[in-house]
Amino acid sequence: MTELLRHPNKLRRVVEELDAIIGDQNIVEEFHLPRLLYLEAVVKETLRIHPPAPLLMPHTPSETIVVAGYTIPKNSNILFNVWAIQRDTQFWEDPLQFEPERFLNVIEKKNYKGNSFDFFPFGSGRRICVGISMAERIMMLVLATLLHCFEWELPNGRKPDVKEQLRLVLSKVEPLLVVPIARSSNSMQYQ
Ligand code: HEM
Repeated sequence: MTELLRHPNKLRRVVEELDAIIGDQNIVEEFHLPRLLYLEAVVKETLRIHPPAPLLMPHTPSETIVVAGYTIPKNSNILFNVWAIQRDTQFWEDPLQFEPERFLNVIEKKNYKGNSFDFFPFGSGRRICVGISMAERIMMLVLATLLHCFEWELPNGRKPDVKEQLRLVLSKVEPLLVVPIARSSNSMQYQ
């Protein structure tokens, strides 16, 4: 929401997509989600710049192993800095720029399965997040519903702020404060 409010042209594109696919007489339902490709790109771009688990979960090898010439002793604590990898200029052009369009042509390839090592917000391999399908649906459904039913304004000319605290879980320094304005002509949608 914060990134979209900072980028009104991207927000407009999401809302146009929602209006085209859902229309103003219906509520967002799960079966709509696979057709909301721009929204999917927005969610992916958000998870790229602001991965909720910036260091994934700690991993511990049960045996000493050698990976790419590096010896990793048994029982060491390994953290993957996915936050830094997903902002690395080696893999991403203008990595700090919120640009959902970068996912549009590679939406299948850049998935959540952890098979591309420049984008893996849910981890990778045997211990990959087991809640991916649920998380993906909930994020899409909540965001689509909020943006389809309401316009959002910042109170008193405030500016949306994306400053974040980098801990085990990434969180915003300032919570987002926004005012909803009903945009649907169908009052049934608000019951
Ligand atoms: C945006 C939402 C979520 C994100 C970004 C996320 C991210 C992650 C990450 C990065 C890991 C560690 C993977 C690794 O170390 O390679 C993980 C593990 C896990 N996640 Fe999630 N997760 C999310 C939502 C959920 C939900 C909704 C559930 C449950 C319904 C869930 C259940 C789990 C479980 C059980 C593990 C441990 C898996 C294991 O160790 O085998 N997660 N998640």
